[in-house]
Amino acid sequence: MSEAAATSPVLPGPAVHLPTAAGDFTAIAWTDSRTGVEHLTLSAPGTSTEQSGTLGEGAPLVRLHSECLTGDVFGSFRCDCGEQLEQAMELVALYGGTIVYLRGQEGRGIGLANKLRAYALQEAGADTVEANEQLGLPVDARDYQAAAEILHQLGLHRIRLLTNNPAKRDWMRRYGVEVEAMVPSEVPVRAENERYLQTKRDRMDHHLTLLRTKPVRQS
Ligand SMILES: Nc1nc2c(ncn2[C@@H]2O[C@H](COP(=O)(O)OP(=O)(O)OP(=O)(O)O)[C@@H](O)[C@H]2O)c(=O)[nH]1
Ligand SMILES: [Zn+2]
Repeated sequence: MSEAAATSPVLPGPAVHLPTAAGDFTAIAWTDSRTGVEHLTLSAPGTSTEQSGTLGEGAPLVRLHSECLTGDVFGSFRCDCGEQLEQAMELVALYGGTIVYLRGQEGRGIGLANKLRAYALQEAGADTVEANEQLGLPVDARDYQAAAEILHQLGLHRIRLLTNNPAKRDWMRRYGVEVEAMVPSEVPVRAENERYLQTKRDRMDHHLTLLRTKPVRQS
């Protein structure tokens, strides 16, 4: 057992095989003994044989995916989460890396019921930031300590982070995970999530180009 594992409050279960539509992964559930929250990692070695000049080059790809029941499970187009997760699974299956699925981060940490309360306020005209403020809740209540502890236990001390959100990079650095690069996690904008994505770009500093078609990746 590594030093990080011996002292970490986030405890791993057994590694199991998880075959999916995107490819084959190794899955581990991690229990945060401080909160009882159970996170999940999906890791893959990558199947790509490309040598250089592609996403196959550099530190392992990592996606820190915040739970979004409506987007991830039910395919809601109000946000980009479901399609981002799908894209991350495909990239990790191809180029190798790990997805950390962060439970307890639903609605940027305010929970499912509050996220739907925020949606109701958005239907009355608020944007995603104003809606949380009107509810008296933080705009972003997420913390990434458990995520960083999981990465350290997996030996992922230096990573390429699949995200558009520079705050995630900053959190990783704060918790001692070196971020070699931010790799865009952008999916095409839809009429249903255009305002949401614009607000993330304009008010939350997300790196988004609001592209309308799939990005062309070197392969
Ligand atoms: N409070 C709130 N949360 C939302 C809303 N739409 C999506 N979410 C949640 O936001 C979280 C994802 O955060 P985002 O801001 O979309 O993106 P991010 O994770 O910070 O950045 P990326 O790594 O680029 O995806 C998920 O937990 C969603 O459930 C909303 O309108 N209000
Ligand atoms: Zn979502």
